[in-house]
Amino acid sequence: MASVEEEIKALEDEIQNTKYNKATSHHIGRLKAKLAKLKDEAVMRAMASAGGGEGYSVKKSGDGTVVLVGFPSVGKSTLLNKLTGNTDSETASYAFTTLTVVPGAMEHKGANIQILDIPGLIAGAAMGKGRGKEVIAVVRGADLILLLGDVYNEKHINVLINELYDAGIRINKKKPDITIKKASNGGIRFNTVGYSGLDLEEIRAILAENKIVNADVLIRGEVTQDDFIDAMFGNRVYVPAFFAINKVDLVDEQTRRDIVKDVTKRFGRPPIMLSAHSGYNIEKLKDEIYDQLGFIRIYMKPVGGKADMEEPLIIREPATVEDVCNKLHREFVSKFRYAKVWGPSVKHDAQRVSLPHQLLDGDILTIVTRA
Ligand SMILES: Nc1nc2c(ncn2[C@@H]2O[C@H](COP(=O)(O)OP(=O)(O)OP(=O)(O)O)[C@@H](O)[C@H]2O)c(=O)[nH]1
Ligand SMILES: [K+]
Ligand SMILES: [Mg+2]
Repeated sequence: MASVEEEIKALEDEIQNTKYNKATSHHIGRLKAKLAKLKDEAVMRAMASAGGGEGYSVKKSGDGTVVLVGFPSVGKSTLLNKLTGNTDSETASYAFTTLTVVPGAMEHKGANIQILDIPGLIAGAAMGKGRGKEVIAVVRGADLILLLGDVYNEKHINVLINELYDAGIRINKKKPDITIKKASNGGIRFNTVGYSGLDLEEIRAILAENKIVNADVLIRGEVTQDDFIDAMFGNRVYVPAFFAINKVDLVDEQTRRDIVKDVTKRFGRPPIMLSAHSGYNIEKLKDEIYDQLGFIRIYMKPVGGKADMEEPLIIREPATVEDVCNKLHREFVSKFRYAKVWGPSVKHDAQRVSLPHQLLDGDILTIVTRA
């Protein structure tokens, strides 16, 4: 019998060699679903296997969490120490110096940002290679991924991205709007809002691979077969990510320019060129982390008092009045009566709003609770 690896390879080859058209689309859908299932099971096995675990359950803290993902020895720990100034993560020239998650805290523009330094990620990590199991678990829980390379391995960044992909982590992608509700009979009922890009045949073939024969499917907007397969598994996470290249102090100006050009061409956006040693572009990196986390500032105004324009509450977009309440105090939601808002998210000043109201950067907010 063929090993799982051989089966995976055979399916990948068949998908590659089948021309995609209307007649083959449901066949390809089925193959892709089968492949995804095999890979998913392999990843699950690797993640469930014994070993590791110690030091990996880091509690999230602060206004947002960013994780440093990169090959061994690109300078993740050196960078953590530089960004936070008060953390001492061990650094050395050999690979796998860092064996656990090392958290640090960075203050920037009033936000308290948690930074997680983790072991290096290598090819095969999704299947548990290296410290893959632990690394993947931490990355899945982060709000933002900083993909860190150095001037010597910039060409291999796609290895990192592929490993994250295999581990169910979708970077820089909005979660597709797909609902699959299993039913006990009635076959597959398929509804769309707008053009979905998939037909009933494809959906049936994909669901059948996962033994789903009765379900209500609703798709809003255009999606791909891969999106649909992701929705079927339901365990994917969607996390924003950006690139930085470290150790630029080691190469000349021309090499730096070539790297920027190459990364931009391959991933559609330029990397931040860094030197964790010299501090070059560290402030720029802090700004980028702040922007990527999508923080907004909310100025709290006590009932009958003046708004605090000095120290805003920092929260990630999109944020509702309820999110702010939860951040302030557990009881604010249960005792909530109404809120008043002045600023960009309302039509007129002192507008009354309720918990689901979505706030915008610069809003002034008063929360009125029951005694
Ligand atoms: N020249 C230069 N060397 C750097 C820079 N940043 C880190 N290094 C060196 O690169 C080596 C690896 O740094 P670490 O911070 O241990 O790298 P890491 O990514 O945490 O490594 P692992 O934990 O083993 O995955 C050390 O010798 C650092 O001194 C930099 O900006 N320039
Ligand atoms: K190292
Ligand atoms: Mg390290």
